[in-house]
Amino acid sequence: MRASRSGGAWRAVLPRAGHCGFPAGRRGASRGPGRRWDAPAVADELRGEPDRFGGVSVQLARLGALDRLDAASFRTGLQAAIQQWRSEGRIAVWLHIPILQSRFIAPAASLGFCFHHAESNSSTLTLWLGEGPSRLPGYATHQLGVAGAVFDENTRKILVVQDRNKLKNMWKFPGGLSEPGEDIGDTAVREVFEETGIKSEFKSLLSIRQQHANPGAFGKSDMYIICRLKPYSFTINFCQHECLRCEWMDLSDLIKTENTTPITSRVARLLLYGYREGFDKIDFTMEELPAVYTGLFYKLYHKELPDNYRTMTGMD
Ligand SMILES: NC(=O)C1=CN([C@@H]2O[C@H](COP(=O)(O)OP(=O)(O)OC[C@H]3O[C@@H](n4cnc5c(N)ncnc54)[C@H](O)[C@@H]3O)[C@@H](O)[C@H]2O)C=CC1
Ligand SMILES: [Mg+2]
Repeated sequence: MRASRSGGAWRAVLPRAGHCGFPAGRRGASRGPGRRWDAPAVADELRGEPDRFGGVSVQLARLGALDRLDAASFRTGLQAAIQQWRSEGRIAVWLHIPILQSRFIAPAASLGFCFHHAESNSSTLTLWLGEGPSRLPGYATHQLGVAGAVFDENTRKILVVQDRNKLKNMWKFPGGLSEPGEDIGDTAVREVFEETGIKSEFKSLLSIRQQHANPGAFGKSDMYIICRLKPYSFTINFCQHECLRCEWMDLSDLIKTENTTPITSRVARLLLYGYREGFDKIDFTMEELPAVYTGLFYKLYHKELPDNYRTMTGMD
């Protein structure tokens, strides 16, 4: 979730002169070399932009004037800014610090800020100023792994791999971690191709596993989704770095073998059920729909809805 900004800088809605104990217009006059950084001047620079929840967001990357500021002056300025935000009734502060200005993290932490998250070039710290415990939303809680159950209906064979670098060599479906902004089906198709050389197309979503404290998820929970894919190439050319073995296996053999993971065995049985009784019994298919507020599109996954239910207007 991303804190959004309502238009206009905070400066525009503040009574300017005298409010922080400095004259209006000092910002423009004080830019450039030789500026004296007293606490009100730093606080003025830090005032940030309001968000629609009553918080304020400060992007240090936009404040080039702070480039040469030392950590101690930053701390006294931030302290003055916090007083100002409190007097304005702000409920929270979001402080975005570029990695090259990380010297400001410790002074911010000493004033009560905590890490909210960090990405490659920037960290975001928050300070709750409102009543009671913080109501700020946390950052990402899960990582997403996606596997492809590539099933060839003509031969009843399923594509399986054994991972390299695993303590036990068990058969499983090829798959891996989703990339930012990547659709679930695209992850499955990409990972299957990277690991096995097999080209395929997305058909449906079959299962979702949620596991907390997954050892490979950096302390986060793991969401592992298995998709049904249809192959359109069949010659295996597997990745030697990631896989030890790769083969097209009879679905019934995968169901019988003990040398597999419980989730693979369960999904193999689900596939056999779908193959025999109709894949509509097991498939969550995907449809793209427009989002109401943002103008974006999203993917919705669910069991097929009969046409008369799609178009019905009432309960009769
Ligand atoms: N139950 C099952 O059948 C299994 C499910 N999974 C799920 O699959 C997803 C992840 O799939 P993967 O194939 O592991 O991802 P992946 O295909 O994206 O591969 C991750 C790569 O990163 C490498 N790697 C991981 N940690 C590393 C480290 N600390 N240093 C250097 N290299 C490192 C691995 O060797 C591997 O090559 C997760 O959601 C996981 O829960 C993974 C294995 C078995
Ligand atoms: Mg993998």
